[in-house]
Formats: sequence, structure tokens, C-alpha cells
Amino acid sequence: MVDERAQLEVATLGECRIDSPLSALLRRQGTTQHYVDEADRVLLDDTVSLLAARGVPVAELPGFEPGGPRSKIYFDPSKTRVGIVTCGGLCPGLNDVIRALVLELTNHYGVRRIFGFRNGYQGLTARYARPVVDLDPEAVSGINEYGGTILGTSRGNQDPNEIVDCLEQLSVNVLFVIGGDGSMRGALRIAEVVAERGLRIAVVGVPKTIDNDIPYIERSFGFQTAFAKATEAIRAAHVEAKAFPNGIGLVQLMGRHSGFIACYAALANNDADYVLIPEVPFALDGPGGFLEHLRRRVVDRGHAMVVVAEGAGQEYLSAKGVDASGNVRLEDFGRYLRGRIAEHFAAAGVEANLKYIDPSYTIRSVPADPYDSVYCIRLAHAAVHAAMAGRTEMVVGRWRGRFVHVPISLAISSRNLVDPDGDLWLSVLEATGQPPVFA
Ligand SMILES: Nc1ncnc2c1ncn2[C@@H]1O[C@H](COP(=O)(O)OP(=O)(O)OP(=O)(O)O)[C@@H](O)[C@H]1O
Ligand SMILES: O=P(O)(O)OC[C@H]1O[C@](O)(CO)[C@@H](O)[C@@H]1O
Repeated sequence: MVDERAQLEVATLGECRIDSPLSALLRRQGTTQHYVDEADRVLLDDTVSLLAARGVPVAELPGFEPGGPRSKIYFDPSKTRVGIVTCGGLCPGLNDVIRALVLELTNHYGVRRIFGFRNGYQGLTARYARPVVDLDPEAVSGINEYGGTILGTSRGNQDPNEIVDCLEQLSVNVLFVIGGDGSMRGALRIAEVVAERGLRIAVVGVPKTIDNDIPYIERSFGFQTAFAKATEAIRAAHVEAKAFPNGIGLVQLMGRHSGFIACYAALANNDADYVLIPEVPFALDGPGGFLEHLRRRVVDRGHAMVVVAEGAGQEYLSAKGVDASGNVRLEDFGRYLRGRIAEHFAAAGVEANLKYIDPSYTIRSVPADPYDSVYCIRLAHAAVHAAMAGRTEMVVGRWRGRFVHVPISLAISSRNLVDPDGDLWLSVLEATGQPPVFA
């Protein structure tokens, strides 16, 4: 539980005095009930809910500010200039978010100037000549049908001072950053420079990652589409494994630090006999090790299906490099395991027909599925409402079934991991039948 109340307070640029243009729309629909009650909080855990039930005033309990439209807003839409940037790796739904931001800003708030910055934070720096595209409903028509991002993306660090220079020169009032944890760290640096310069620019994040590793958002957009796509690789590897004597299907899926894609894709097919993820250490060698267990299973049952997250078993790998953002680039465990399985079976004199599939980028470059599309649109709406109400240094999330405002510092303070003692991993153990520990 987060107990530091200050950590939960979302920064606001100033008092909201302007009537929201949404008021007219809601009045026409005969309701103003959709406005968010500012006193409401989305509580953080059950202990807190219990306290609330016992009469402790909700406003005094730690909880997130709810997302949604405010009756009064901070920015005058007719004078507001907005920028949108997508950063980091691709994720299904990026174009859905861009389109929904543009439509909400234009159709419901009446914002007339929206810039799309090209190629991630590069597009806000002078070195890359700041290529900017104008976005309006026509420009974003139909983009949600396609994977990728119409704005382009990039990795690699950029100077936040240069970025804020760019925002100032274009008189941008609101910057939407659609990206992962690195992008949100960048957004925080931008917001800090904005504050140091005494500027009134809202910086609002829409967190994205297929890895589902950002805390306080329940599930990140694109995750569902990505693991659904990954099931195709598992299905193919399983068919291959069953068709050959001592067939072994080995599928490596993305997930540098978190094994959610591997767990969900494996559960969806329900054909995996083993799932290896970064959060659960395992021994490869020795009588209780994975390789020995796999060989016995293949000999007993004729085939086996293994799903491995790329970040699993890093302790077995020696060569580690550093990518353009300064992150440690992990070696793919699947490729290593492929070699080790072949060696192990050969040494034991047992035939093995190993079929290795790494669907890699194919799972994240696809368009969002309808469920993710809906989620993207709703996240984008929440982000627009937050920004127009002057909220800053925050990301939109979904917590306990509600859209909430999460301070960026909190969203990057930890990583969502599969809990080895939790019910997701228990489901994986039940479905695969693999031992809880390879030791
Ligand atoms: N620690 C940091 N401080 C400031 N800016 C950062 C930091 N890390 C990354 N960035 C900025 O954010 C951009 C995207 O970061 P990164 O490449 O790590 O992807 P990401 O947003 O984490 O997405 P993914 O989940 O796909 O890795 C980088 O190009 C860089 O400009
Ligand atoms: O090859 P890239 O673009 O660095 O991206 C790879 C990484 O991006 C992710 O898809 C998302 O962070 C990881 O699962 C993966 O390791």
C-alpha cells in the first residue's frame, strides 16, 4: 500500500475557472452527472476501504484522484495548443490513442491546433530539425486500422531543456506523451524543466507497453492484443512438436523483466508444459533441473511445449550490452535454451526434434484488437479531460475499475511483475503441471 499521501497528489497548473464546453453536450443529453466529484477518491487497498466503511472521512484517506470530465477547466480551448508524441517500442493501439486524443480535443473541447511530433522525443529537438505534422480529424481518419504509430517513434536520450525550448517556441500548452517507463521518466524531466521556467504547460502521459509492467494501470493497452497474437506461435509450435517423434516446441516471447505475455499466451492455448519467466528463478542443470525434467517428459509422453520469456534465466547468460537509452540489453534466453536443450538430449543419446519460434516484433506491430481499441479510446478521453483541467506530471491509469490520475513519479517508482506467490502464477503451474521449483 502507498502510504505517503503527498505521493498521490497530482500537480495542477492553477484554478479551473472556465466552463467546460462539454457542459453543453451533457446538458443536451439531459445530464451533468458525468462530471467527476472532486472529493471522490479511488482507494488503494482493502485496508483503506475498511477504514472508509468505519467512517474515517474518505478525503483523509490515501487514494487516487478519479479521471473524467470536470465542469470547470483550466485551459481556454480556443487558445490551447497541443502536442502529441509517441516514444519507445511499438505497441498495438498507439494510433487509436493518437486518433482519440485528436477527436476528443477537437470535437468536444474545440481545440484548433494540434501538433504531432515525429519520431519520439527526437522530434522536439533542434538536432533533428523538429519535424512537426498538423493533426486534425481528417489527418487521423482511419489510422486506428493500422499497427505502429503514424508519428514514428525512437529510443535514445534527448535533452529536456531543448524539448522545452521547442514547446515554448511553438507556444504549446499541453504535451501528451504516449510511451513506456523510459518515456515517462523523460516526461517527468520535461515537467520539471517546465516548472523551473515557471511555464504553464501540462505534461500528461498515456502509458503504453505490451509487457504490462507499468504499475497502477491494472493492464496496459496493447498487452491483450500482443499476447493474443503470441498464441499463434504457440499453436504452430505445438502442432509441430506433436507431429514429430520426441518433438519439442520452444517459443520465445517478449518480456524483458515481466513475464505477463508468456503467462497469458500460455494459458490462452493451454498447451504449454513449461513456462519460464524472469520473476521465477530456476535451475537448468542437475537432477532436479529443467533440462532433466524436460527430457523425462519427452521420453514419457512423446512431445513437450515450452514457452519462455526473453528476460528469463538471465543468470545463465554472460554477454550483456547497453542499448541506445542506456538500458541493459538482455540477451534472448530462448535462443540460448534452444542450444542447451539440443546439447542435453544429444549427451543423453535421446533423439529430439526441436522447433523454435520467436514471433518477436510480429506481436507488437499489429493493430489493436477491439477490446484494446476501446481501452485506448477511454484512456485518451481521460488524458484529455485531465490536461484540459490543468493536471500535469501525471499519467492516466485504471485502478479498481475506475480511470484515475497517477503522478508520474509513482507510475515509474516500481515495475509490475508476475507474483510468484500470486494466483496468476498458480494458474500457470496448474495448467502446465510443471513443478513449482526446478532446483
Ligand atoms: N531515465 C530517463 N530520463 C529521461 N528520459 C528518458 C529516460 N529513459 C528514457 N528516456 C526517454 O524516453 C524515450 C523512450 O524511452 P525507452 O526507449 O526506454 O522506451 P520506453 O518508453 O521505456 O518504452 P518501451 O516500454 O517500449 O521500452 C527515450 O528516447 C528517451 O528520450
Ligand atoms: O527491439 P526494441 O525496439 O528495443 O524492443 C524490444 C523490447 O521492447 C518491448 O517490447 C517493450 O518494452 C520488450 O518486451 C522488448 O524487449
